[in-house]
Amino acid sequence: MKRILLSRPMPPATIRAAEALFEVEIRNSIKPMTPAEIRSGLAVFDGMMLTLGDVVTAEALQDFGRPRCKMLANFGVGYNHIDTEACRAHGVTVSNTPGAVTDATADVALTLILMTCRRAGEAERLVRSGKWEGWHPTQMLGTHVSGRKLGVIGMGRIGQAVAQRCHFGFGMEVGYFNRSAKDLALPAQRFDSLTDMAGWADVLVVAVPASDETHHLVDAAVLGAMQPHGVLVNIARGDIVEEAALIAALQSGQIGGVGLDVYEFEPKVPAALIAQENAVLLPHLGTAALDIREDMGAMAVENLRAHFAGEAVPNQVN
Ligand SMILES: NC(=O)C1=CN([C@@H]2O[C@H](COP(=O)(O)OP(=O)(O)OC[C@H]3O[C@@H](n4cnc5c(N)ncnc54)[C@H](O)[C@@H]3O)[C@@H](O)[C@H]2O)C=CC1
Ligand SMILES: O=C(O)C(=O)CO
Repeated sequence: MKRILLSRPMPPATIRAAEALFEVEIRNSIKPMTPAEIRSGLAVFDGMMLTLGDVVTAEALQDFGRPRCKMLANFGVGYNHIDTEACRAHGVTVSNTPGAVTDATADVALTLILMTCRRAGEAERLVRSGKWEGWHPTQMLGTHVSGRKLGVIGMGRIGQAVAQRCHFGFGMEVGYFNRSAKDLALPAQRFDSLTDMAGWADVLVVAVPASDETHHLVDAAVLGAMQPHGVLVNIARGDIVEEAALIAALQSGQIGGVGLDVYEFEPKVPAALIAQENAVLLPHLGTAALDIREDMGAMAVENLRAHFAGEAVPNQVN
């Protein structure tokens, strides 16, 4: 039987599915694996189910020609924590869990759009503080969402699911910035320039994968192009947005607000961001629903099974 590590406690259904096929060890920690744990895992397991934060670098692999570990099944769609090229060079297959995460993450993007535009976080804090003085015509006026303009950065699975919700549900006009043109199920304007789209949109949603190319893609220039009521939402990865520039843009009133599910130095959230009333801050909740996590686990186990059965791995990424 192949020996598999699950890098975190997983939903019971995922554990059962893995245990039906493999000799399974479950790492009893909710923290990411350390570099030393990754190195020893590569040496002693045949495969590992990793997740975000479990960083696999070329350096971790350099001591091995071919490590014992031949398969890294990522629990999640984003695999920017794994050097997939280095894995390929060392004979390690990497897979992810696309699709299972799409709707849940798009739902959280909508939560952030609505909460940020309509100041729901700030309003909830007001009620809980006991200082609410009652309705009046100019109380806590936000940005009306219906009929506004949505700019999507990264029009892939999640970007399209966000666009569909916004267009068909809220009558929003859609623009997108993507490295290639997309054949879409809704009318949408493609922008070649991200700053042009930032100036056009009322709501800008980041849904592009993290990579060397997208690191700090949303920088001071993009934030500077946004309208003063413009809202930025990031459900992708924290380092796509230059957090220091974002804080400066919020502090100076350059943008209207921000809704974040992810952070540049996650799980660290800067005090300056927490101090901003117009920042809605969620703890990477995108896929946090049991059935979604079970679907992700089922995909990850199936990727492992296929690999060790000598079949094509359904969601191989390298
Ligand atoms: N907050 C959360 O819990 C979650 C976050 N995510 C993040 O969302 C990301 C997107 O997921 P999917 O939509 O499934 O990915 P996807 O691969 O379907 O879509 C990504 C899109 O970005 C485009 N793109 C890639 N690099 C680009 C670049 N340099 N410039 C412009 N466009 C570029 C691609 O052409 C594609 O259309 C994941 O990589 C992950 O980091 C995913 C799931 C949950
Ligand atoms: O799937 C991902 O990439 C996540 O961020 C968590 O589900």
